[in-house]
Amino acid sequence: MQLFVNDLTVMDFSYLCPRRGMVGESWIVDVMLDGDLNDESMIQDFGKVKKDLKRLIDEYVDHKLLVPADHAGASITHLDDEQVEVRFTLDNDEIIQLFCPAEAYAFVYADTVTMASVGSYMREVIATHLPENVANIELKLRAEQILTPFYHYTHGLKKHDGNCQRIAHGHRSRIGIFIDEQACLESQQYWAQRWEDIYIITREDIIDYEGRRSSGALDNPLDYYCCAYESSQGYFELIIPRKSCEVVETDSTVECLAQFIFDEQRKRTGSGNLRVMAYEGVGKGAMVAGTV
Ligand SMILES: Nc1nc2c(c(=O)[nH]1)N=C([C@H](O)[C@H](O)COP(=O)(O)OP(=O)(O)OP(=O)(O)O)CN2
Repeated sequence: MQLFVNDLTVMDFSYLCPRRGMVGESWIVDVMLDGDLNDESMIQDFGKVKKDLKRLIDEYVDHKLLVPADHAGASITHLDDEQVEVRFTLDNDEIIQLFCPAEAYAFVYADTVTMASVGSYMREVIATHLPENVANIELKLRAEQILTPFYHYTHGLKKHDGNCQRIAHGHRSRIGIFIDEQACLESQQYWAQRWEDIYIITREDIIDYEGRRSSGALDNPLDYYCCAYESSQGYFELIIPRKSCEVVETDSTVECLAQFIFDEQRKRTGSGNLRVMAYEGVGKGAMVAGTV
């Protein structure tokens, strides 16, 4: 007998890709449990399935940076103080380097991060936590179906008291831009292209390359941003190619990003009523509207 729960949760995370760099993602999780009936004539109470599996997914994947640990370009160093340094060489020889608390990463032992490799990583983790009557679990990961333009961004919210403070977590998000209440496809495409696989940096988090705590050196440091902050989970540092970044003057909450897009977009829009709907992952976001 099998029990299924669709839309169990959305995992918002980022991963390292040799071709695309750092990619923000939002994957919806569906699960299927294989098992015998328990004393309550259930494979497992839906309430418990949802709560327990969401907790495990939050603990092992959500708001983390997924690193394809078997990739030849990945170098991972666990330091004594629980900090982990990751240096990732892209196909074009650019580097992405991080120095963060261990809990900010998930190491997927595969050459690339895909729905299949993440699915088996999660299956292995979750299998050890299943009740005795459940023999197997299958996880289906899928992206939201979006028929209009969208982007992938990665960021960190140093002031957040939860896991959003991690410097490299992200989202796959649709962008809605309406001029006089008509969807403006050209503008939506402009933002989808501008923020395709982007890292969003808050300017005050940029530090001098010389002040970094991570150890690896770069041949051409001027082509990179180094950003860092200390928050309640510890010290986070990221070095990333400048051309993969958008620098903003504010925090990168979705409210601030909606305002940023509105302010930039008003320079591109002739007169009229402008409305920006910026999403953060699936089904949530912030809206800013006004006359330009
Ligand atoms: N008002 C806002 N609240 C939050 C923002 C924000 O920009 N504005 N941002 C975040 C984080 O960036 C986070 O990544 C959002 O992810 P989400 O999955 O929604 O957060 P939770 O883990 O708390 O929720 P789930 O139930 O696990 O989906 C947080 N809040």
